[in-house]
Amino acid sequence: MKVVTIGYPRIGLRRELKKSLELYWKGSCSFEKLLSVSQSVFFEALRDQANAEVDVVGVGSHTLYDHVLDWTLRLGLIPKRFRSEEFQQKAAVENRLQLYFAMARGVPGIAALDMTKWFNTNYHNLTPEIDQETLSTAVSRCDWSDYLLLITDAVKEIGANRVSAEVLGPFTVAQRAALTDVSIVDVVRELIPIYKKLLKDIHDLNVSEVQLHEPAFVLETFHTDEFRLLASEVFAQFGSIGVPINLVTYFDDLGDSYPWVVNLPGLKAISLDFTRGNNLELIKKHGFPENIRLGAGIVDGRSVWSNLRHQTSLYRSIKALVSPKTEISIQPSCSFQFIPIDVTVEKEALELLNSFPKKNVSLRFARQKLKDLRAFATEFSNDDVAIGSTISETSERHSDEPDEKLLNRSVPFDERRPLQLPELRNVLFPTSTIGSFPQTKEMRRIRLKFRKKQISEEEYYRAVDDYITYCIGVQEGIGLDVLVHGEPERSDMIEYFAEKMDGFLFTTNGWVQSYGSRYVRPPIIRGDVARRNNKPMTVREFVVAQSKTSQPVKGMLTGPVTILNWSFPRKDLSLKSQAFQIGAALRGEVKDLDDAGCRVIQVDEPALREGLPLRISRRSEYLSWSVRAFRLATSIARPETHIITHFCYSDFGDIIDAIKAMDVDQITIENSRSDDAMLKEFESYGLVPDFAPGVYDVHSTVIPTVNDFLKHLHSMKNCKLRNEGFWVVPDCGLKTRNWKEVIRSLRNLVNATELLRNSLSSKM
Ligand code: MET
Ligand SMILES: [Zn+2]
Repeated sequence: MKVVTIGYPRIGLRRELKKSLELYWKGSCSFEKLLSVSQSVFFEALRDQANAEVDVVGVGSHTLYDHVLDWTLRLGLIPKRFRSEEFQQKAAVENRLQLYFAMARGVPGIAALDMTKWFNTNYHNLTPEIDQETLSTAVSRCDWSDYLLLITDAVKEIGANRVSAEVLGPFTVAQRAALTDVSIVDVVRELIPIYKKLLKDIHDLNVSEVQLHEPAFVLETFHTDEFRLLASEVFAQFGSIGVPINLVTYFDDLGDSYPWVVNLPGLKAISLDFTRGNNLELIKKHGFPENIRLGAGIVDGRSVWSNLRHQTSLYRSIKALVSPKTEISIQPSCSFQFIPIDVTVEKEALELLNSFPKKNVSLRFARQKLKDLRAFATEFSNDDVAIGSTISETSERHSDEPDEKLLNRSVPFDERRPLQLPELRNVLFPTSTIGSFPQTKEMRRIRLKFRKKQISEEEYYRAVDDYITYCIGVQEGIGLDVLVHGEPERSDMIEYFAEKMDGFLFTTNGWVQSYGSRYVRPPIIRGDVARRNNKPMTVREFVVAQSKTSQPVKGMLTGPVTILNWSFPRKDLSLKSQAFQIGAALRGEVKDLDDAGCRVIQVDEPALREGLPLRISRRSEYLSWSVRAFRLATSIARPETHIITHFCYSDFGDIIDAIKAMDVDQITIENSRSDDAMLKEFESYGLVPDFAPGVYDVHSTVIPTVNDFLKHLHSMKNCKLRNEGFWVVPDCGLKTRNWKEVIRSLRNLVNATELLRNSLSSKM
């Protein structure tokens, strides 16, 4: 049986690409050097797969920044501002790579393309921008010579019959794009001739097949008759070119469109994800065509865990459902770009893992998963039953649904709000910040030294406490109302908590690409989560901060859903149960903070929205347990304690009911970039709790003036929501800014607020 891959990490085992990219942008690495590093990363990935005896290797998603941007440029979809005179002058673009990086990162005065999350993963792609003019002239600008070179290199290295050319399909390009004056259908139609030329060029290279990646096909938007007709037309035309086409879908099942997608004309294979959604059920219900290959995505490309028994039984079920004549290939569920490359370098994690009772699951990164694929294919070819038959059942421990009683504050909002923060009762538009203050080099150095045991605990705490004291002093000096301790002890809002809880593993080199040259190293949940020895995680720092001031200081926690979504979850326990376990751990922390006299506790949930299932029909379940996990964490607070949640985005349309159901006392959101449109929106939602729409874009180096702030403040004043419920805060934490920027901006923020307060009181 054949093993086929559909994408591999493209950052290099030692983060080579990040390092050279950043040097190149700084001007300290030549164009040639960058390309040579990129080449070696490409070949390393290719060899990893070839050496693991992958029969047909997916080639083509290797990228210098983002594969969606690669295709945007190759298809000639260059937005007007990157073709303007002004751009030419400013950027002095001499080659395509410069244009490419300009689209990715912008140049002074010309904004980069927007970034969006790649479906429901933690990877971010650049958003193509398509309008009529860009679309109709794309054909004159398309150029995929770089791509053909990649494929040619791969052909030389492993032979044409082992190369499957990965191409991002037109439906997904259109779905990812920001469209003006054109529809998805217009875009696909206009791109047909361009894709046909591309397929023809690939055909000339004699590769084994083309993988048309169309993850968009799992979205409900495409499950319509209109798209059925369009797709039939498109694939009939593509099929006629002659290169075998493998239609690759992932991240969910095909839903209502399954019966027509698997019967599209012109296909040689269809790849389905069997680790998310329920394609198995769809095969059971509708069958699978005999004459095309089924690419069975049974090895989860987004998980660092492998469960042999589960994968085996999955394969057996598939095999039992399709005709004996149907060819099956063993595949990952999606690209391996979402997992790190090699677990064998993670000595510490593996040691820790081995010290726990063995389960049926093991830690596997991309290289290990390649081996799994091969092992499966070999075993399954010989005999359908061998693998897994000796492996025992997993001992799943399901965390119980929390008792409903644990999910409710003791007193409803209307009754508890008047009990909170009595010192601010007469303060209109109180001011505060979101948590972190500048992460100085010095503080980073101290954390690192402490980690390496080069300084004592006392020395470390002294440095942290000095920093906290400084932060409090600055905030008092500026005149903010509710203060924060500044988070100097945290290098990362997830890792900090994960390290203080049982149940997590950490890697030293487990990087995955978040976007461009930004990589993250998510913790791995390996067992039941609880606070280690039930010890407080944040109380010490709160107490220090509160001891320096008579003003209220916020307790600062990362929420359960965010900790879960920014980690690699377990596979042997539902996400819901893992969220409840983390929620229960945080509940202990909220209680301890509350007992330590903390009157304002902020529980950040910036990742709540991104965990939203792709399919609308699955969202309410996710939101329901997310809200319950959050309430489990927070509802233990006394009525006098002001509970805040923070989201650094401003897109609440489809989750507003869940947000309301979190039953918090205050919501802080990102707003400064959205022209106060949010206020209107929240007005229409009839928001009940206090509301803090961020007025300072913390990602910008621009220091807003008093007048800039006043504009936001006036919109708030004129908003129909309770005026006494408004707070004035930045969009997010200030850790990426420097002290000079922070002090100036916050001073202007406070001065503007005071001007508004004065104008209000003089009218009274
Ligand atoms: C991405 S949300 C970050 C919130 C956190 N409290 C901070 O201020 O950095
Ligand atoms: Zn934030």
